[in-house]
Amino acid sequence: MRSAVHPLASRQHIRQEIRQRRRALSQKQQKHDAEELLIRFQQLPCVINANHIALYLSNDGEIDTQPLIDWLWQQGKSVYQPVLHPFSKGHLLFLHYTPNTRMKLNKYQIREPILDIRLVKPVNELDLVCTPLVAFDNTGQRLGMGGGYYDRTLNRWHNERLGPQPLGLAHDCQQVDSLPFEAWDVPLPEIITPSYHFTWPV
Ligand SMILES: Nc1nc2c(c(=O)[nH]1)N(C=O)[C@@H](CNc1ccc(C(=O)N[C@@H](CCC(=O)O)C(=O)O)cc1)CN2
Ligand SMILES: Nc1ncnc2c1ncn2[C@@H]1O[C@H](COP(=O)(O)OP(=O)(O)OP(=O)(O)O)[C@@H](O)[C@H]1O
Repeated sequence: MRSAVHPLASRQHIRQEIRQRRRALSQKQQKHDAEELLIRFQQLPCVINANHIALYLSNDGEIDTQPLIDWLWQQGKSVYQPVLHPFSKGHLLFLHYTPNTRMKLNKYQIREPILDIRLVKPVNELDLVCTPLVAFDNTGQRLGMGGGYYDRTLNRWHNERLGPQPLGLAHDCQQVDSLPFEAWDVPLPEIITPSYHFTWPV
């Protein structure tokens, strides 16, 4: 379902509306969406060809990424989790993540690995960055939670095509017709939802 968000609605308004829509999905719908997403994910060349993959833990009604993580582990691939940088505001670190990783809640109450610099993977050594989003439009523009974390992470890929490619993950109900965007926003080349694989030329 495409959204009926007003074309001139502010970023904050769209964020609130789509977050609310995402949180309102039933457990049954969430489970169905996660199963469909996994099937699509398993077939993507950008996933099959990657060995070092960043993936976040779902929060706030986001589509469940745990089945993707479990499958990547089964495939022998390495998974990395975003961790809020301890002093560089608005930046993320990516830490190697295994079933034994010790976790804590960050300031947004999202689970993240306890910081251990031995586990940090430089972003340019990742092959793929699975990217959370609140809303996306039919050109691949993305609106996130509002911290600019992924815009900063993907900045070099966007400007110089250096570093890992992003892959957006979302429920179908997070699609809107068009999003207002700012200079720093990084549009995504590829997004998967339970029922569609979107690609845009880069
Ligand atoms: N699952 C997941 N992990 C993620 C992200 C994400 O979008 N999803 N992020 C993607 O960037 C980063 C966290 N970004 C976030 C930015 C703002 C808020 C948030 O809830 N803000 C509050 C108010 C701010 C506050 O409490 O200080 C709000 O909007 O109500 C949460 C996460 C890193 N980890
Ligand atoms: N590459 C960048 N360099 C400096 N500041 C940036 C950059 N990207 C974003 N910002 C800043 O981050 C703030 C939040 O940006 P925005 O609202 O677009 O976040 P978002 O895309 O919704 O969140 P996220 O990327 O964390 O999911 C903005 O005030 C913006 O100035």
